[in-house]
Amino acid sequence: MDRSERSKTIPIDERSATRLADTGLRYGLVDVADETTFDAWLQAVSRGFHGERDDAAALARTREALAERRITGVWDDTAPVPIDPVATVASWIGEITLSPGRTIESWAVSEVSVSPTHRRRGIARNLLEGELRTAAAAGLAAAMLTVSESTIYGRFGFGPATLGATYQVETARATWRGPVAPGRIDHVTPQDAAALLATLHDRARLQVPGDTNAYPALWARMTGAVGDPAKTAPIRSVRYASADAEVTGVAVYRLRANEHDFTKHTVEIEALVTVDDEAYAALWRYFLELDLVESVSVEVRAPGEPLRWMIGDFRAVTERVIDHEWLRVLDVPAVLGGRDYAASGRIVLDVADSLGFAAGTWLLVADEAGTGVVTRLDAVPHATPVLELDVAELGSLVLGTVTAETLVRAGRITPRAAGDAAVADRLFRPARTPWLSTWY
Ligand SMILES: CC(=O)SCCNC(=O)CCNC(=O)[C@H](O)C(C)(C)COP(=O)(O)OP(=O)(O)OC[C@H]1O[C@@H](n2cnc3c(N)ncnc32)[C@H](O)[C@@H]1OP(=O)(O)O
Repeated sequence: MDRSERSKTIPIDERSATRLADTGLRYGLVDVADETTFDAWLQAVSRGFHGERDDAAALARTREALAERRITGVWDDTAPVPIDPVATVASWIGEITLSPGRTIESWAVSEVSVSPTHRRRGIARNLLEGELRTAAAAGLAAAMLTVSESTIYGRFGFGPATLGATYQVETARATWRGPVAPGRIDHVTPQDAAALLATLHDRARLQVPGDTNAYPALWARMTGAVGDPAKTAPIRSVRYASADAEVTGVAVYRLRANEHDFTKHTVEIEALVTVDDEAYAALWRYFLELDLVESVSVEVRAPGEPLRWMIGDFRAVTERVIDHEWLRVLDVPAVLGGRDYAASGRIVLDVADSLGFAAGTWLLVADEAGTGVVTRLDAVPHATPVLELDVAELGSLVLGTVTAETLVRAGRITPRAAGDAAVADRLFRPARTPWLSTWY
């Protein structure tokens, strides 16, 4: 059974179904083959996120894009249009990289919406707790999501695990000082760009803690290979090939004209996927040297990328950082045992989890090779560094996005002795800056 079938065959969480039924609501799965019900669900998602009402072509595309997911809804059978769900969730078994070359399966959650007519009466809580129980029962070690607001998911044990940077570059000030790549850049069709994004992203994501597998429809949409031609027309795609003709990078961008000044177009990079530093430098240089362009921007990049160090004027780049991917640890030994460590050592993590999944006292022992093994202890031992923390903070520490020292100083975690956070930080230092390269 493939991952999609595995996730779609999991029944609805009984505890949440009972609680919602007690308030007159029906919690169930959507059969994606039933187009009428699925379309009503898709329109409910669109309405929930203040989007447009989709036409038949857009619905058909989204049905195809989401058909691999487990689609869940809540219905109020007393509403005037009972087929429209009052709440939605989509979830699936995804894969997240914990260390370069090491991934685990994780429960991805998306499209969480509750109708404005039914908000703040506990529907989302039932849905989220139901998703976590579902994931744990299916043997998944973690759950993950990208969020509309950073205030919602901490209460369910999620912590921000990767940060996302937006870069804006004033091209006139950004004289190229980086490496000069020996290969070539060429325009490609939207279809070829979509195919390249799929294959190169599937390589690149394995190098970066926090990145996940993407769904193929994402790339087709991003490149304009599918979609409304009026909206996708200004999208262009280029690829980079090394001197020995290996394609190692692809970029998709959108041009916006300045109606008052033709020399001041702006470029928004929709995707920039590279499997090595040479392709990264080549494609950035391409963007910064475009004629008739005043600024280039890109969202959802890793904080502190080399870009700023590759141009003449440090201040040509503005970087804004927000939380991006949120991680919820369900199985502590599987998650912490699934990454590599930067040093050998031992630390005890005394984890509180109001939903129970990750609660316990856990001893992490990392050996010289960077392999970590976690065992449950009955009590906090003497003479071992200890951090007391909530599962949400564990979600933030796991990939190394934030240091334990920072969280101690923020009053978010408690070391037993001075120096215990430093022990954790020596172990958890990531091989690469954690980064999730897409939204899902
Ligand atoms: C992974 C994703 O899909 S992210 C997208 C999330 N969805 C959206 O932003 C769409 C617009 N918003 C919504 O649809 C809804 O307001 C939701 C889904 C955010 C919340 O749904 P509700 O059913 O109203 O939430 P519910 O009543 O279950 O509240 C659960 C808890 O979250 C809190 N909460 C709910 N919404 C928010 C919010 N926007 N910000 C902060 N806290 C919130 C509630 O106060 C409550 O707290 P408590 O139980 O700790 O006291």
